[in-house]
Amino acid sequence: MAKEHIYSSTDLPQRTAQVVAAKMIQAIAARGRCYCALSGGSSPEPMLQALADQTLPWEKVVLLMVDERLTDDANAQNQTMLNRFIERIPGSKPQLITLFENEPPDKACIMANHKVSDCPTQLDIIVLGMGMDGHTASLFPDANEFQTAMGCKDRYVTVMPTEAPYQRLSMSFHWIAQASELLLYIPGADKLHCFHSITSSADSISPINTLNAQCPQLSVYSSKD
Ligand SMILES: O=C1O[C@H](COP(=O)(O)O)[C@@H](O)[C@H](O)[C@H]1O
Repeated sequence: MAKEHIYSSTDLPQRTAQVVAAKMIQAIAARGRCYCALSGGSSPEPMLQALADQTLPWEKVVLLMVDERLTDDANAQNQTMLNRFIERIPGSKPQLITLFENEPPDKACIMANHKVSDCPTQLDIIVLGMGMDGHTASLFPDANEFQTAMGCKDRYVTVMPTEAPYQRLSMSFHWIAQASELLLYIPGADKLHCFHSITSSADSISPINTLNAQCPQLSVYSSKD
């Protein structure tokens, strides 16, 4: 069962950024490098602004993407927000392994798996988000590829949600579940309530329930206001 860290909405981004930075410093001290995967969507932006202000040897950080939307619309791509975050970091920059390619999804997925083939199986930190439909990463229970995405050993998989827009590339559940630290960053009472209602319904196929049940390293960062 995930440990919950609940702050005021004003404090949450800064508190979470401090935790992520501390874990990055720990990983760099232990292995000389930190591999951290970040989610997209709109929720992480304030936390990433606070993270950009943290003093650390950013050149030793490799950033991966939890997922990407395969669309030409740069405003909808998750890499746009992550590039904005990197631009805000003063001085040396982390490396970002992007996923978007102007290629059909299957080919983009092969390329994505190739790009991360040198990354460790156990990433140091993954910051996950959650949609109000209960998806995390781009693991959408309504997608045809859902069972494959939850069960296969590939690092990235293709997913086409039926309700949400855009063809996606997503980290597979298998790769996510092996990370040393998993932070579920879900600001606001609505998302916290959604998390609680999913995790209290034992028969839900939501990936949030699978994470909560199978990943003792999962912690939730949220706010009630
Ligand atoms: O589509 C996505 O949704 C989730 C949640 O996004 P948010 O806008 O509600 O924060 C996100 O975690 C995921 O990376 C993204 O592709």
